[in-house]
Amino acid sequence: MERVNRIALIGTGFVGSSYAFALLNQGVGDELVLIDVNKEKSEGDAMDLNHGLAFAPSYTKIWYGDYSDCASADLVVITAGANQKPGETRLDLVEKNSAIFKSIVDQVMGSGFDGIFLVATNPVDILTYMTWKFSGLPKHRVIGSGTILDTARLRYSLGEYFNVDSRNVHAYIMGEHGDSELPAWSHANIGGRTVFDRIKDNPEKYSERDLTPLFEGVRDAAYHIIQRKGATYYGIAMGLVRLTKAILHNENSILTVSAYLNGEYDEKDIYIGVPAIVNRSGVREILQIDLDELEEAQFANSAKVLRDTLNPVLEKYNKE
Ligand SMILES: NC(=O)C1=CN([C@@H]2O[C@H](COP(=O)(O)OP(=O)(O)OC[C@H]3O[C@@H](n4cnc5c(N)ncnc54)[C@H](O)[C@@H]3O)[C@@H](O)[C@H]2O)C=CC1
Ligand SMILES: CC(=O)C(=O)O
Repeated sequence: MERVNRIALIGTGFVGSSYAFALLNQGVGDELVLIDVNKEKSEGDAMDLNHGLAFAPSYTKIWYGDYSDCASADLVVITAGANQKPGETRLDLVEKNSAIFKSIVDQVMGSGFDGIFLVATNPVDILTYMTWKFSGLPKHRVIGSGTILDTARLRYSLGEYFNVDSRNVHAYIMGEHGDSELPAWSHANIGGRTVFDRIKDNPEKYSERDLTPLFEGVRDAAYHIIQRKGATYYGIAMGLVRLTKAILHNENSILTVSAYLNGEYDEKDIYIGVPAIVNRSGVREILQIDLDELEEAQFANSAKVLRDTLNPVLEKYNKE
């Protein structure tokens, strides 16, 4: 008999319910259990999603449940917690959401869960680290969505600029999923030609000067969307489905996730956005690409920002 893949989703707000909808539409996962402190919301979502089953590419068993349902889950995806209000940074959410995570991760682990955690709640790099700490699971089985969304935004923006399908644009945003992130321009390419070559090919049309505002648009995208509609959710929901497929289907896909560094990029004991090979075991391998001098300095700065945010949180929970 084929193995049944169970996904437990904790937090069915904007991001969580969009993820559930995207899973159903793409036919990913055999079982999906929805858990939220607001039971009515997750119950309503389960009803609503089940009414779409007749139109889905494949059958998924969907119900609203509780933490005992995590016991046999392959993947627990956490999208619970506060989101940014206009003007707030992701790092501003750290205290509130760490407390929420302590309670959630303790309850998941209390069920006997022994699978993979995928974290999207912000600040995602810090909360992925805390999920690893609170759970005691091996580091490769705790993954953050990291810069998967920022990387998708960069690929979209470069695709628009060069008038090329964004799926043929290969470029990474690395570092914090937040204000200190960086574009790894030295590795950005379109069909094998670097972005700098593409610019040289057509200097009347393109200029290196355009790359800075293009990156700033990517970095600040969440602020612009939140200003307009209060939250962002479709992009990350699809990114989480991409990650879910990479994990459950053992795809060995290269995606920019928040992974635990243990000496890679000269950083230790931190979760941060890097390209990594993701499969059924979680993070199989962190890819160490050669960054240029500026990128190295930007990455080190981003790691410092994260460490400075993480230290007081760790101190607080180490005391408890
Ligand atoms: N990593 C990324 O790229 C992105 C991350 N996010 C983050 O995702 C998180 C969720 O955002 P939204 O869905 O917009 O927020 P939301 O407010 O719509 O949903 C949050 C949900 O969490 C639930 N919740 C709160 N405390 C809980 C607890 N103790 N146990 C179980 N459920 C609990 C709430 O009832 C609510 O349904 C935020 O931190 C946001 O910043 C959002 C977009 C992109
Ligand atoms: C909210 C958030 O983290 C984003 O859209 O990037």
